[in-house]
Amino acid sequence: MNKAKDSVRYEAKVISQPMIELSGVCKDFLKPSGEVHSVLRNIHLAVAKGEFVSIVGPTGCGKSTTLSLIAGFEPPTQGMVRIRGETLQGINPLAACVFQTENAFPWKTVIDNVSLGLRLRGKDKREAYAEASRWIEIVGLKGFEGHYPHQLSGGMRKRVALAQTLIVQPEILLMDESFSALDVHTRHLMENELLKIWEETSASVIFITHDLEEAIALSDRVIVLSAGPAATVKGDYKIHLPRPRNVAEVRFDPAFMKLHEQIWNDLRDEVMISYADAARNK
Ligand SMILES: Nc1ncnc2c1ncn2[C@@H]1O[C@H](COP(=O)(O)OP(=O)(O)OP(=O)(O)O)[C@@H](O)[C@H]1O
Repeated sequence: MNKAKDSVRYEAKVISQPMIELSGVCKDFLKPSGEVHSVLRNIHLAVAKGEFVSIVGPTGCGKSTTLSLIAGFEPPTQGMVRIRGETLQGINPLAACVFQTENAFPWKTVIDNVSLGLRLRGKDKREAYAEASRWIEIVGLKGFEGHYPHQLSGGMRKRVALAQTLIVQPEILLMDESFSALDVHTRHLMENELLKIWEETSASVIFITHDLEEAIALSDRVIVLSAGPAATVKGDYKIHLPRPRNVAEVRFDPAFMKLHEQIWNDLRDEVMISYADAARNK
């Protein structure tokens, strides 16, 4: 383990103001009937610079809505989203998102897709291509620069999406079920790749997943949201597993299993509530 790096991260987390802060956040949507649908209630969450936080919770509880609020796609109905201490208004300029769906444009080659973010920021083609080549190599796609997305496997397209997002060096990385469509081996490869890249940056990551094991293996903290409507933070667990981690191997660590049992106890109750609600509303 790189002790020096870990202690720098730790200091940064303790001393600095939160990178992301949700205070008293509520989010309502209007149903087509005109009724108010309360999705999130009184969410308090602070994420430090460089921290990796996963959010788990029953289906439909408001995980993606939380991510949308941090991305600035939606304003909160009540409460405040602050980014580095500033109230967020409109799109969050420090954030980049990787969704479950494909990010790449099908008519563009890998290098054109990966360099696009820099081109849109005004970098000339030569410079953008040079930087894109570096990121393509980092995500293990050297040699595929001229391929189109349809010529790649699902895992390779995910790598393109990561390179596309990371090339703009976002300070906040928002990931919504980013690896859930991948087979388990490719998924572990991508998760390890993500951790390796993240450890080289100081990005704060919010990772949404249905998979508690994935959440524990990757994160510094796992947040459990309660069943909706009006979901709130039910649990906030620190994951003190050593880094660097191998996501496939860390699952056999007894500390991992203990954490899994503890968090699952919390999460299971919410999943049961959500099943019961779904059955009642059938
Ligand atoms: N733009 C919107 N307008 C109306 N209702 C919405 C909107 N976005 C989300 N919702 C509702 O908010 C609730 C929470 O949705 P959200 O997608 O945030 O949950 P989730 O926890 O990410 O779900 P899943 O685990 O199934 O991906 C759902 O009932 C959904 O229908």
